[in-house]
Amino acid sequence: MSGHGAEGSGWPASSPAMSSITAVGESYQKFNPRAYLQNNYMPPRADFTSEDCVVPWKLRCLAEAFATGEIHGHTLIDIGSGPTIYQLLSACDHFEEIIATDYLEVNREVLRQWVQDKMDVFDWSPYIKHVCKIEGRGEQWKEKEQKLREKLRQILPIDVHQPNPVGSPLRQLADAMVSTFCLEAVSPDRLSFEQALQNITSLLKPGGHFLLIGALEESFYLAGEAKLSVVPVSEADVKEALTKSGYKIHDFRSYIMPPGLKIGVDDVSGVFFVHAQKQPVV
Ligand SMILES: Nc1ncnc2c1ncn2[C@@H]1O[C@@H](CSCCNC[C@@H]2Cc3ccc([N+](=O)[O-])cc3CN2)[C@@H](O)[C@H]1O
Repeated sequence: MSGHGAEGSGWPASSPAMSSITAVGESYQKFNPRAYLQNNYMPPRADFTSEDCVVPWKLRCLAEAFATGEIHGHTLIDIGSGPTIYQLLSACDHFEEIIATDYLEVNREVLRQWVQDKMDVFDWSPYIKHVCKIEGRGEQWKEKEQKLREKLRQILPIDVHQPNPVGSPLRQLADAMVSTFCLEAVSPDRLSFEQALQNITSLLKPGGHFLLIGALEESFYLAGEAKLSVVPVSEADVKEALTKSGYKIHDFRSYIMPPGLKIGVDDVSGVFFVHAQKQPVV
């Protein structure tokens, strides 16, 4: 399931909104996971010698959110996982099952290869070692790696522009949800960003916690031959969208991209991190 079929999307088949969502889907056909990983998850953006670097900042936000002990349960779902697993490293101690999702089969296959410990996969060990260090529990990195591989039990197709993003309602709503750099990168405009957030919120149980990381004021990014459009969002835009989708915001942090990390692979101004909670409908 990866089409942007008009069926069920809530948009009229021939509407401008539907045609621009379809165009986004077509633009992703050239997405190159290896190039994307090289651009964003290798030095200089992945420099573990400095807490001021963007990747350690993201890992610390996630580790501190889970260290509160507030975020736990049976199932966590990751929306638009892409070819990355770093966003799940601090989560894996707090859930029985983790579901990863992505729109592209190439990304789902990259994740499967990692879970199966195949050869020639991206080396996440610097990330796992760093997370074990900042969590400060003396966990061996190979243990955390194995634990995540055991818990990452489903890798599903997803389309956040569909009311049922994973095709059919989950057997049980997720206890928590994570999403990193997805919604703004797959939405042609603010309205579809807000609608996509509304759609994925249907996968989260009332009272469930949501950790959202994304790009601030980004308009494009590169992934090999693909140049993908991004809807520029501000802190206020993100807060407004979350409030409209019925979330209470517990924590909102922003990272300003330093000049040395503006390396031409995108025009991102900064990164936001949000810890929000879906409010029960009264
Ligand atoms: N309709 C859809 N539904 C769900 N997922 C979909 C859909 N279409 C595409 N996808 C899926 O969503 C995509 C997720 S990757 C999106 C990349 N976002 C931009 C990029 C990320 C990034 C990373 C790190 C840093 N940094 O400073 O550290 C900065 C930046 C800023 N640039 C991709 O996996 C695609 O396959």
